[in-house]
Amino acid sequence: MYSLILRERFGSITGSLWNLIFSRNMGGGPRTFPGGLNKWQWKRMHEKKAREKENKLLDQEKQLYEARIRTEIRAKMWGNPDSGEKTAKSKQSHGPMSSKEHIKTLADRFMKAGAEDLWNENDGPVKKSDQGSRSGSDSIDSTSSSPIDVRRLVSATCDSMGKNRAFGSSRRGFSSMSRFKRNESSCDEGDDFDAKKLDTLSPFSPKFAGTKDKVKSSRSVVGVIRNKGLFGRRKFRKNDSSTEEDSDEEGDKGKMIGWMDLRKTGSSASLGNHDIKLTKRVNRNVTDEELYPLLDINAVREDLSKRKSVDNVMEEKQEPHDSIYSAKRFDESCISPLTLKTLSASGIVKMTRVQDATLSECLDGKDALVKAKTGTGKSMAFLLPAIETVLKAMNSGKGVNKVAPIFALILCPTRELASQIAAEGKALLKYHDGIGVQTLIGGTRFKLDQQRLESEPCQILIATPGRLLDHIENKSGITSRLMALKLFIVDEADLLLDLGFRRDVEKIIDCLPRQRQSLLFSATIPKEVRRVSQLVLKRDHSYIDTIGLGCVETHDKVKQSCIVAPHESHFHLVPHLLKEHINNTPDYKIIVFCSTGMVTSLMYTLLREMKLNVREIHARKPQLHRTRVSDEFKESNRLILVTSDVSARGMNYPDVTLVIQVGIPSDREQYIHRLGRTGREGKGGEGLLLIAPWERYFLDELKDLPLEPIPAPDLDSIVKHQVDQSMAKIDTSIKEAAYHAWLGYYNSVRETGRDKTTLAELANRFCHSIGLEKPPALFRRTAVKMGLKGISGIPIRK
Ligand SMILES: Nc1ncnc2c1ncn2[C@@H]1O[C@H](COP(=O)(O)OP(=O)(O)OP(=O)(O)O)[C@@H](O)[C@H]1O
Repeated sequence: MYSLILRERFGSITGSLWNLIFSRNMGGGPRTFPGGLNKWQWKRMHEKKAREKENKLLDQEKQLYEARIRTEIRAKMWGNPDSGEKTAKSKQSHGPMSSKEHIKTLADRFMKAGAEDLWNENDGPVKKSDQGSRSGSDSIDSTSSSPIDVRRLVSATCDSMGKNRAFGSSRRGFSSMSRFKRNESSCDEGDDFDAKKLDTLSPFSPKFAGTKDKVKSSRSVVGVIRNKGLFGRRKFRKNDSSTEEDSDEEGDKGKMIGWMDLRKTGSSASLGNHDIKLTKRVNRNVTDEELYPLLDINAVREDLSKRKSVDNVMEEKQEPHDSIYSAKRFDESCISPLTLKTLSASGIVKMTRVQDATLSECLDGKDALVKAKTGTGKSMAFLLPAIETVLKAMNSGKGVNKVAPIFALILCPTRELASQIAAEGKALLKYHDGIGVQTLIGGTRFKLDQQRLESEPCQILIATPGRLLDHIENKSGITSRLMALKLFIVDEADLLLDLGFRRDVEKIIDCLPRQRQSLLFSATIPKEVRRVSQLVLKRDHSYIDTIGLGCVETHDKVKQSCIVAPHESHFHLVPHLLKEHINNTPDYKIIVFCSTGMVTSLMYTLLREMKLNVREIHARKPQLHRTRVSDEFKESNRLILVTSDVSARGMNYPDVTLVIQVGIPSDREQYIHRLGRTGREGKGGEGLLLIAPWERYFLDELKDLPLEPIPAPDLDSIVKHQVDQSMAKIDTSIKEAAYHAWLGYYNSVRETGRDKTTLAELANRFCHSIGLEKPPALFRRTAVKMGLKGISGIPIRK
């Protein structure tokens, strides 16, 4: 009661503070703890911390124990190092070593292929700034002709290790100064370079500066060897004959006996600020001879460059020039481990060329216009940066106060493509909890869209322009969610920036924040689109063309042919060509593109009447049907899909064996995209363009493509008869609709539309070819709009 009254009076006291004060007074202990944690979360947090501390202590204990064991082993091998005693054997075989020898050994070791893993960040052949210091060792090498007795080196080092074994247990606590001193002393037994002299040098004295490189080198030698000693498992023994051969050639090299065994222990060392890499040890599976032949540095370098060129050749062998894949793997990029997990679980390891070319640029937040061939993985190339953008935005915590922000927006031209990209996005997000992808596409109920957007997570939105604009204009709340947008992607950019879509896209852009990254992707980017791309992209955007200037935009593995045949024969030729392909390809999967939806419908009905296994997709079909057929066609083969241009772009139907285009496409770009439904992911395929003689002019637009003209096949009389019979069965209304659509399409094509009389003639021939006795009449308004009023052969409805 008391607490209730006070609560009313001091409403400004925050809930957690209130609970803290009053629950304590009431004897239950605080209900909330710093950070808004409850009692159990607080307890679990402390338990976790305690466990971590315990593990850390155990780790330290383990390291101490290992160090002790190693010291004991060394003591057994080399006598009592503390007293400076060595076994008689070691004294015989391991004499002192000169500084030059030290450096040569070191240089030899470090110049070997694969030795990069031994270099510290501050040294190694990769960094230009360090060239100087290494050239120092080179010059020493060139003057030094005396062979190196590595056993002596080992002996000296192991001896000094013994002296310094006390350091083993407390290495981590040492400053660089103490490390320096430790290494000096580790060199002090029988070394010409005379580490004793170094004892008197301070790293800050002028004398030291001159000897710094040598000291570094000396230190590194010590580091390598000591680690070998420390982590060694086998005792020294006589080496194999191949090493002895080396020793014949180089005199003292024969004394390397025993050294080879050390390699197994996996050491690490550096020429940099640290004498020993304490954290990283590398076990490499190479042979003894390969590892320590003590060649001179130039020889080693030559060998290295030879190996590199061999590697390159191998790589090129793996990825031929026409391969869509690059040699780069996803785990070499900085995409999130959870995404990597999904990719590797799906067997996706290597990037495609477009992914390799764009990923780092896109992840850097730069705007880009990207052109890459069809079926080469552009969707993944933009989905991966979209996911990274979302992760970054969510981690930065920006926009958390806003209403469920949308961080990435992807625009694409068709509903099927939007659904396909969403499915791929969802698959990539399999292990990312709390990140959602949603679509806004036509053909679904507006209210349902709205409910879904509000109830389910949606950081990545994939939309077709029309439906997104509906939501923006009807104030469904999407505009405020888009204010947090970080990344805007336009797939099939050339189509969306073309006149048909551009106004919608412009309106959408007006609702997006200016501070954003934008990416445009397509397989075709004509010059005009490059110009208008400024509508979306920043001035300093990159243009990434993975096809290359003057290179063919279609795939070499896709055979392209063209048949020019009288227009009236097309409905006979298509079934004939299909049957021919089906006979030759048992696992066929064919797409037939027609110029309009209603012509598509007529072609589908005809093929169905002929008992072919066929489906249809076009804009006049309900969305549910479109989705179902699209999914079915994705998953099956031995199926024919008759479709309009709704399937021309982006649709990824795997293993399509043949694409037939009946009549000219709207432009060259559309021809490439339609053809691109086959030969995906670097596979083979076939494309056939079937045109009428008066459509030949279009071939000029394709003259740079490997399109082979082939003669029209002789029509099979049985097929001809079947077609005639089937056509006769088709409802007149379907044929009339096809005629009107055909007329509308060719009227809109500049080349055929400007001569209306010829167009009317051609339309009449088409009309007869589909079994209509006379052309159906047009509405007056339609005829006026199309400029066909008063043209002979175009009947108008009274
Ligand atoms: N790195 C990869 N390794 C293996 N397969 C990949 C890789 N990247 C993408 N794919 C697969 O390649 C296929 C084609 O990809 P996608 O549909 O993105 O091509 P696209 O370039 O967008 O084609 P279009 O130009 O027709 O839109 C998909 O099945 C996709 O899963």
